[in-house]
Amino acid sequence: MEQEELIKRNLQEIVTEEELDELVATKNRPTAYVGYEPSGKIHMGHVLTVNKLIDLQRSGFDIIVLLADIHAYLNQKGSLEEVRELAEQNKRCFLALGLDPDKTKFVFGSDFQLNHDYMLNVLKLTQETSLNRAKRSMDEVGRKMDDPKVSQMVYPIMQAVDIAMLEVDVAVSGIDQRKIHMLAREELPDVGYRSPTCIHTPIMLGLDGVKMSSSKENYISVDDTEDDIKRKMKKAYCPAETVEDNPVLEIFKYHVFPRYDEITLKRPEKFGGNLEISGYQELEEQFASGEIHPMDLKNAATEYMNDLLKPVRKILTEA
Ligand SMILES: Nc1ncnc2c1ncn2[C@@H]1O[C@H](COP(=O)(O)OP(=O)(O)OP(=O)(O)O)[C@@H](O)[C@H]1O
Ligand SMILES: N[C@@H](Cc1ccc(O)cc1)C(=O)O
Repeated sequence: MEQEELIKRNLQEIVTEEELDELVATKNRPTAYVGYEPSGKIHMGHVLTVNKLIDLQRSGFDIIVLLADIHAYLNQKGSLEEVRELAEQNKRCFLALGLDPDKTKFVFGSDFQLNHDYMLNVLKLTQETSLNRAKRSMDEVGRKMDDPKVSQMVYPIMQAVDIAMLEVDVAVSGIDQRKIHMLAREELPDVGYRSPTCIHTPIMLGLDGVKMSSSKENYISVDDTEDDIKRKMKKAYCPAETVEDNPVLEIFKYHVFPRYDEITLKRPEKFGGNLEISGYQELEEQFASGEIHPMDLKNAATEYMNDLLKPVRKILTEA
């Protein structure tokens, strides 16, 4: 696959595409980053951004993964000790998913966010940012936002300062981080830093048809067993002939086809026999026309998810 196609596949938005094209054309090894609040479960929604980091790594980018322990703490996700322990486990998952350990820099937020220059930049940005804007930027990110804490207003400002202090060219995330990124793009130049280019992945649906989330029990986690996946997939929302908001089709789009050029959808002879499918578009068309039954789609999703997660589980149990 061509470099440009690899960089731009499976994205919801690039802000801006011209900036990205120029960066790739002019800079030898640009830097891209994703920050993650440490989480009890790394699920296939999180993996969308990991997949994008792998695409960028293969296209010559240097990659930073920020284990955002202080951010999780500020967002009411647990004590600093609890989130740090989760961050260590998450790092192992990210590596097991295929990031190159020699070319990926893992950084803990608490390693640099408490130093003098960093804090001064945070304070400078608090001067530039209205309370209203800080609050709005947290709409899709903050916990318990009906009663937000001051810490959750500092949160987006620190996320912007991360981009400056880590000297990131491209900030990658799910589209839910958009408002924080727009704040960073507009306000960093006011305190003497560059505007980052931003790459946003879509938000993946959970198996019930709404956003996949660790707090909703609607996810496939990277350490789920074969039986877990089989059980969860059986119950998945997958209406016949319906393409829109179909989480099982999304599994093929975002996780299976980026890794397999062609798949075999197994079916008993009496239901038409096996189907060879080369590419997501073909799968979608055949499902929409009724040629593929939801049960057969789910069985294939179970098989390919297991195949895909087998090496990840192996690494996680060996470590
Ligand atoms: N379903 C999803 N699809 C794509 N990206 C996601 C999804 N869920 C989370 N992300 C991305 O992963 C990062 C961490 O998000 P976040 O901590 O909100 O995960 P979460 O599973 O929704 O957690 P929780 O629901 O427990 O708060 C963000 O960059 C976000 O864009
Ligand atoms: N806001 C991100 C976490 C994050 C924190 C700091 C950053 O610099 C980047 C991302 C989330 O919702 O999980």
